[in-house]
Amino acid sequence: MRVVVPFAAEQPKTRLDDFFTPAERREFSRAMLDNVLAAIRESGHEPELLTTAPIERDVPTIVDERPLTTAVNAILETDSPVAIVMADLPLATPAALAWLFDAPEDVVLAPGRGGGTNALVARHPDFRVDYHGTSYLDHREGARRVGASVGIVDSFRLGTDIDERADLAEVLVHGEGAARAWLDRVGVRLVRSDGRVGVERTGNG
Ligand SMILES: Nc1nc2c(ncn2[C@@H]2O[C@H](COP(=O)(O)OP(=O)(O)OP(=O)(O)O)[C@@H](O)[C@H]2O)c(=O)[nH]1
Ligand SMILES: C[C@H](OP(=O)(O)O)C(=O)O
Repeated sequence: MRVVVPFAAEQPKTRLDDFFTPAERREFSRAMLDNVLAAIRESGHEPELLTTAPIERDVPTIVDERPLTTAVNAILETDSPVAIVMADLPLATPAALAWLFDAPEDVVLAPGRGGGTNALVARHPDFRVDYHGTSYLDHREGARRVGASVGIVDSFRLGTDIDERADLAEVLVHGEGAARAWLDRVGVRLVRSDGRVGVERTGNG
């Protein structure tokens, strides 16, 4: 099965712009991408990159400047099964991905917090994506509309996409590998308070 990883190469992670500089956002998004590529490889699949601009990674790469939905739908124009796994899932493990890849339904969705779709498998030739907003609900409905059976992968590790400052705490609590190491290197630390754990930057970053 093809496993395709969409990647915004140039202006990634704009919702983290109050915490990281543009150069840092590029570095951090690449570190998360490296976590995801490693987890896919360890799950026994060879990832492919679907990127808005060329980047130096040792994987088969498609460069497509079109918006996310258009670029992914071009990939889905096939009778063969395709998985789409987002690049901002640094907690993804081979086991969580195997759960997604091995589910038997025509369309398998791994929802993200906030209504998004963090990963999916499409085995039905007519299924198409429509990202942003509550794409999880839209994809569930879209799958049913084309007569596809739908499976849901209810996974904390695949459900945790890193979009906002508060999400960084999840990487520090649960993460290993490139993204965790990058946060440590720039001095991002957990702050414990009476409420939810948060993050702050120390001076050594
Ligand atoms: N190929 C491609 N990938 C994209 C595009 N936009 C986002 N992505 C990727 O899709 C996944 C989900 O991205 P989002 O969280 O919606 O967007 P983001 O650019 O990472 O972050 P924000 O700027 O904060 O929205 C990540 O893997 C992104 O790298 C795009 O236009 N083309
Ligand atoms: C791509 C988009 O990501 P989000 O904006 O939810 O992070 C979605 O999952 O529809």
